[in-house]
Amino acid sequence: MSNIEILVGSTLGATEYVAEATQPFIEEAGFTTQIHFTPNIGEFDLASEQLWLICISTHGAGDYPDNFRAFAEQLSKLDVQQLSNLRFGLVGVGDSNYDTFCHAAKNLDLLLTKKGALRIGELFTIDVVESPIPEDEVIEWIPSWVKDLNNLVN
Ligand SMILES: Cc1cc2nc3c(=O)[nH]c(=O)nc-3n(C[C@H](O)[C@H](O)[C@H](O)COP(=O)(O)O)c2cc1C
Repeated sequence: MSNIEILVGSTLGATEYVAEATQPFIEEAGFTTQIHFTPNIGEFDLASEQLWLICISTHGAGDYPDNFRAFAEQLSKLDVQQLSNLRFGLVGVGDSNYDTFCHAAKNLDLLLTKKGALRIGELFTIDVVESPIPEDEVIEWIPSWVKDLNNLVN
């Protein structure tokens, strides 16, 4: 049985609800999940297959949320191809009033890809202007991501 590591990037808490809302859908499909509210590189065995779902908001002017900054720094210091065992899904939460809409998710996508990881499905962005309850949006999207995941794993 494969385990899905759910990583959260959140300053004010909204994205924690988004991440938690995905859990039942992933587990219903036969995966186990582990949620990381303050991810740290030491928690992951990068030499083995890794399946991550990252849910991350954007703060400052296109910056990573507080709890994710140190982790992003750790990721940026990895060698090229050090994430070649990683497949990841990515959900960005942001506010379209900012020119830097969901830039943390977009920058993370580039960073992980640069280190050899491959994304499962498209980057899914949630605009809190249009969707004041962002977990409602992720509940609509997650079944299609789980389908892509199943196609990859089985
Ligand atoms: C000070 C501040 C700066 C923000 N900057 C951005 C931004 O640059 N881009 C963006 O898309 N959203 C931005 N947002 C919107 C947040 O991403 C949005 O409120 C999100 O729901 C916060 O998620 P969280 O509660 O998980 O931290 C900002 C919000 C605040 C309070």
